[in-house]
Amino acid sequence: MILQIKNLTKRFGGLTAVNNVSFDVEAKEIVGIIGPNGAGKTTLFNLISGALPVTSGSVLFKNEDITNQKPNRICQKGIGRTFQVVKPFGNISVLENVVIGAYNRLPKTKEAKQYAQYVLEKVDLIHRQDVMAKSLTISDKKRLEVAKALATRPTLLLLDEVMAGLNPGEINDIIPLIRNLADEGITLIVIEHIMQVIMQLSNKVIVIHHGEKIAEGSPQEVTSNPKVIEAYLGEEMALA
Ligand SMILES: Nc1ncnc2c1ncn2[C@@H]1O[C@H](COP(=O)(O)OP(=O)(O)OP(=O)(O)O)[C@@H](O)[C@H]1O
Repeated sequence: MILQIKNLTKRFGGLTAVNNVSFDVEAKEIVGIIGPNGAGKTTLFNLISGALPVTSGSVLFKNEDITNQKPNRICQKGIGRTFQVVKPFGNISVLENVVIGAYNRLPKTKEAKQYAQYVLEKVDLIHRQDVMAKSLTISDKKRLEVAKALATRPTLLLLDEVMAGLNPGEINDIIPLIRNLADEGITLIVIEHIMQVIMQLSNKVIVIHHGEKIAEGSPQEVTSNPKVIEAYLGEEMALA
């Protein structure tokens, strides 16, 4: 077990954004997290990565309690994350953006740069290494976001909607990239709205609704669960 989430709760004043959520993640699995807008998915990532303090409950990473540790400590222990709204440093190059992530473990510039280039090759962005990050397409900005997180050398990577805003062709290009990461031994937790992506990638899916976990199981199990259809899939279909 690489990650254990135990009775995690986060309140913002009167709003309970994450409500008593528990689940386990096995090493090397790809766990999908789905749920309607505002369900609490990103807040869950913020609690795991230390970006927000928890109200109650705990987060265990490799059997160590990391609840409420500082984000940089948690990152150094091996949890990387991307952000839903991509925020590269626009006025520096793609490579420099990734080097910043690599400094997390490699304080020497030469080594950090080498590692950043290795990561850029992996996400198929090496040919853009010298351009300003702000001039990348949306799709390449998403790849950069993944590269920045990968440069910190995570064993567990939290991906927050890396496919949002991409067209079907771009999505098909990025899916193998994510699968490769898993094949290399990185455990992944993926928040995604696009069901086709979740169905293709995940071993296990967790469904969050109003801050609570309402279902957990294989993609087939959750998509045929009446509670999930009512809370989420029905709504998605209604929107389609
Ligand atoms: N820092 C904050 N302060 C106050 N309320 C917050 C904060 N962050 C999130 N919330 C609220 O917590 C709830 C859960 O938000 P969260 O962003 O986790 O949902 P989500 O499932 O990631 O949604 P989406 O799919 O739209 O990204 C929402 O009602 C949101 O407004």
